[in-house]
Amino acid sequence: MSSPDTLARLEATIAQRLSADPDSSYVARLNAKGPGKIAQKLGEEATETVIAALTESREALVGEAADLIFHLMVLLAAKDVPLADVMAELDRREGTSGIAEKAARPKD
Ligand SMILES: N=c1c2ncn([C@@H]3O[C@H](COP(=O)(O)OP(=O)(O)OP(=O)(O)O)[C@@H](O)[C@H]3O)c2ncn1[C@@H]1O[C@H](COP(=O)(O)O)[C@@H](O)[C@H]1O
Repeated sequence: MSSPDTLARLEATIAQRLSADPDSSYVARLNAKGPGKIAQKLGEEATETVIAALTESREALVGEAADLIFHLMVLLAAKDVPLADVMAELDRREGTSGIAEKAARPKD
């Protein structure tokens, strides 16, 4: 079934696979290459998502968006950032206008 639980289940599966056998697990193989490689993969998937959104079918966009979210989840897991922390940040922003949110952010 598809729901917010989907991401929670995926997070648990990824956590379990991070240190699995790279011969049998894509997550383990990618994690063994380090956060730099995972981040590079995430960037590639982001580009593929943009291309799909602008030039490909709705089905292609759904597929690329799934790849993008999956690779973001792998990067968060590799960096020990629980999805709950990201959700809490989104909850904090809920009900705030995006413009006000940007103004409240610390300047770089
Ligand atoms: N959701 C996914 C998922 N989405 C995409 N992918 C993999 O991500 C890769 C996408 O990269 P590319 O399209 O660039 O294909 P590629 O050429 O194989 O990749 P590279 O060799 O360039 O790294 C493919 O190998 C896909 O199989 C995923 N692999 C795993 N999952 C989930 O993660 C779980 C654990 O997977 P394992 O670690 O393999 O057990 C699975 O049960 C799924 O729920």
